[in-house]
Amino acid sequence: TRSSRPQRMLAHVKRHAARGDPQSVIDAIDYFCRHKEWAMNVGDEKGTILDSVVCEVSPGAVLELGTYCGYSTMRIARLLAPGARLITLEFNPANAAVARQVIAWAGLEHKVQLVEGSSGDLIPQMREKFGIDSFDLVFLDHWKDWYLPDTRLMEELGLLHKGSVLLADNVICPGAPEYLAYVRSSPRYDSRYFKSHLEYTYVEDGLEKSVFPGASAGSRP
Ligand SMILES: O=c1[nH]cnc2c(O)cc(-c3ccc(F)cc3)c(Cl)c12
Ligand SMILES: [Mg+2]
Repeated sequence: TRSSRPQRMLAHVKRHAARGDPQSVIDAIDYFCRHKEWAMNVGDEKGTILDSVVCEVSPGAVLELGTYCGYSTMRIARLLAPGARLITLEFNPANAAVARQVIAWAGLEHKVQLVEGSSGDLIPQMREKFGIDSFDLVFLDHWKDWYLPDTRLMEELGLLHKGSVLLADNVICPGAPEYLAYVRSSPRYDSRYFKSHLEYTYVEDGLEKSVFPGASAGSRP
């Protein structure tokens, strides 16, 4: 049967990127998506904003919701300090299979744990299965309708601490209106919009960065 777009992207990476060189893998994917076949990686423009937030937070524990082909996984992992950990959740097994090979090609597999399954099922298992107490940074990039329920779940499970940062992709395109309304109105978050463009296009999109000031915020003094 005909190869999939992620498989063609992986073949392009293996032909054009150097093993063990994450930047060359990132550049190869951006080239493929800009000049051959569009794909829904966060891309270079929003990716630069992602990089700056990762560097600012310098997280010890990161959760990525939505791996796809591993592009943003690599952007985050390449900036992590030794010993810092990134757990990335992907519910599509075919995409997960491609992402594992992309991450391995970049030589970043020792910093990344890719888990297949749905975020709603896996988030409650973070403590028992992965020994994670809380996340310093969460990158939401899976499906717009799951941003809010997954955020509520992380709050209820105590997986966010004072200062934890949520960074959400696609808050304009395709759009996550309920999530935006929540993080922008809740006294529990300090939220800011980073205007950008949908990956590899001139369509507006952006990232929403929301800092969790602590569970006590928003409750009566
Ligand atoms: O589903 C998505 N998950 C995570 N990121 C995504 C993204 O960055 C872009 C898009 C998208 C936007 C416009 C379009 F015409 C087709 C696709 C989607 Cl649909 C997702
Ligand atoms: Mg996205």
